[in-house]
Amino acid sequence: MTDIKNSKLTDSAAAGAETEKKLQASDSARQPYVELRHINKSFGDFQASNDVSFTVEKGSLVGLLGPSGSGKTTILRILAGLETADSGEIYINGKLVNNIPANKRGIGFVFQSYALFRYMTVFDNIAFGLRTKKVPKDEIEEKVNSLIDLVGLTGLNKRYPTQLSGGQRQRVAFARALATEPSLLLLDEPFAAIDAKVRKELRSWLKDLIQRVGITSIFVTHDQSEAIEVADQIIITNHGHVERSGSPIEIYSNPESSFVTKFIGQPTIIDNPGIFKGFSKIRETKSTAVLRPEFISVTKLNEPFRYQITSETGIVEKSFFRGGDFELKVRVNDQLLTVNRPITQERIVPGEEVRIFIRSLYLLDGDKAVTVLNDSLTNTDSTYII
Ligand SMILES: Nc1ncnc2c1ncn2[C@@H]1O[C@H](COP(=O)(O)OP(=O)(O)OP(=O)(O)O)[C@@H](O)[C@H]1O
Repeated sequence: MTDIKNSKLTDSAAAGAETEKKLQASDSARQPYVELRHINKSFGDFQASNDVSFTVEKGSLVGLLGPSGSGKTTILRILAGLETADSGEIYINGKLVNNIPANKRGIGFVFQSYALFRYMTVFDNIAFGLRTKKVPKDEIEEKVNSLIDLVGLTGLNKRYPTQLSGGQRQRVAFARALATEPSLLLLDEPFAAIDAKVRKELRSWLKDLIQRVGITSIFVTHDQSEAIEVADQIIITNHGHVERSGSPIEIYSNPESSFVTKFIGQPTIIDNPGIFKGFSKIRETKSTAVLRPEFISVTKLNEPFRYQITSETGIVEKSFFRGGDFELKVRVNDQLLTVNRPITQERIVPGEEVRIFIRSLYLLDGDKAVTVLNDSLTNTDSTYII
């Protein structure tokens, strides 16, 4: 009897221990790989990092995005150990690294200007870190050759940096950063020195490469389309602090703060939005709103349109050909709005009177931004008083 009882107890204890183990495993899977807690950094009187806190999941690709001077590079340099924080903690893989020197943090770094050794071949550039670590020669040979293949530079082993294109040089820089198998890759404006077309190709190539290698990576950019296209998570910086963090879709479709609303997308800031048809419930004449081209439709006066009553007429002042569509600047109620007209539709030309329908806008209310729909699209009878 006792035996059976004991064995049952043992079984249930074992099951409990197993569940506990699983919970712990899932906890550690959820544990952030990188964590910054309340980081502050000043240069003289200037506070470049102001109470910066964020976490990064293992294996994710994070974009630090913000205007020039907002403190992106400072955060990256503090993480890398190239700069010391005045206060706050930096954790990598659960370990406090504040006092660990840069070369012991297991971090790979890619700079915007490639920073390749000019008098070394592609092979030697990539092998550099491994030779410093005294890795055996045949191991270096094997590893560097496989990295050269990985970054798509097969056959270019003996070329010097001056014999490569900008995109190829940056691929060498990635391979060199990956050679020592860092656990974290930091990239400072990695595409900035590369021309537009190659930059786009290199972006998707890098995203794919990082996913394949599975390395946690953080890159700095001031180019929102780069962050939106490449990152799993975007961290927006403003005046040295973190303004917002989230997935590209979350941030784009729900910017939440006034700053992010005015920063993301292609914003047109308008005053007194209550004068626009469909928005008369916005009472406060001193209010400000943000419009994006995708919130506005433009039609020729002779084209049928459903929401005539809540549409405006405006005069087209400028038209810019953008490839797939035309970007039009249309004067409505004395304000200049930006709208897009697909190339597949009948042309609208400067000087033409057009119909404009604003489907929604972001109304700025102090630090916050709220979405307001055109009356035609809502049945609610709410009044927006700010
Ligand atoms: N070593 C330094 N000494 C003094 N001021 C510095 C130093 N490094 C950075 N700063 C200042 O800190 C602020 C933030 O700089 P940081 O390079 O982090 O911004 P950023 O967002 O990366 O800008 P950018 O996009 O222009 O590179 C800037 O005003 C800069 O002048």
